[in-house]
Amino acid sequence: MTYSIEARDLRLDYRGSPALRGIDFRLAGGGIYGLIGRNGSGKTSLLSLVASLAKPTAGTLLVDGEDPFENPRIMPDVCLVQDRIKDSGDEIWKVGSFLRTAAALRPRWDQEYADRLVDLFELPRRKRISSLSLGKRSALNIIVGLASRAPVTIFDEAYVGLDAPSRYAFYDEVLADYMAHPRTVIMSSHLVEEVDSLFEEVLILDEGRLLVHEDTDDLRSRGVSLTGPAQAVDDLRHGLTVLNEQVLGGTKSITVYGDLDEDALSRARAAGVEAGPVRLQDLFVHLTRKDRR
Ligand SMILES: Nc1ncnc2c1ncn2[C@@H]1O[C@H](COP(=O)(O)OP(=O)(O)OP(=O)(O)O)[C@@H](O)[C@H]1O
Repeated sequence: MTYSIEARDLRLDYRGSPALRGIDFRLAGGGIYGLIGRNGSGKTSLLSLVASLAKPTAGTLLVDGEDPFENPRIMPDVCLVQDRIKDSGDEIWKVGSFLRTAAALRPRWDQEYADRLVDLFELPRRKRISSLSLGKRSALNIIVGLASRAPVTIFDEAYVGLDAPSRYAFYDEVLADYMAHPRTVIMSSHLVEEVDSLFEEVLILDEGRLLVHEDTDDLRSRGVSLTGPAQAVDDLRHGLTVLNEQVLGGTKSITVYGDLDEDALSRARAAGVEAGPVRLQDLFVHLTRKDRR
């Protein structure tokens, strides 16, 4: 089951200080979406609204066509997983009881899958959460997100604390389980290098504004690095946004963002300029650089 998510001029202030400054987007649902942004850009604020942990200051937010805030139909079907169990009082629970409680709150919970994930992430069922390492606590939360099978499942930086083998196991699980049980999955992070291949669409937040919302492949194709003789590279830059520029002797390398057509690319090659792809992480870094704001 999949739910759409729609925001119209969505705003959130904390005591008069804006965290979201008028956000508009529509996620059709049934996809894995990447929400990227620098620290403090508003990712958690936006996701908290979707999960009904807060009410917008202004604007509209709709999940499956309805306002999610204190909405008894929508709330059990939105599962927000944060990086670890913070000082919420949950630390006194044993792993097994914590999962049983999560199961009771989630109408689409799959216990067999939860058990398999507990084994995969090697979590001790009888231990108290307070005695788990931070990475194991993250894994426990991730298990709740996956096994909930919630039509809207959100991982808010949830995997950043996992070690590399566990992170890769998590990415494999997200993809496999999403294929078997399509739903709306949102993964937020400022570290996208390992996960960007999972995203069908990417949203980039910057200082409370939505800078980009695009199909991931389209976004990638808009970023090109051009390296070659300085003059030849400069001849190509007209009409394109130059995100980054480096000069080494007579060689120049620029990262451009925009629609570079095939004609321009052939001219570039003829002039000895090499055109290469730009990683999503680099595009994100350049697009959100302080001096570009
Ligand atoms: N409870 C709060 N009270 C006051 N201001 C807050 C609160 N939570 C967030 N903010 C502010 O709102 C803005 C957005 O914060 P938010 O946590 O949504 O960003 P983020 O993109 O999730 O950041 P990070 O990657 O560091 O987790 C920041 O300026 C932050 O200081």
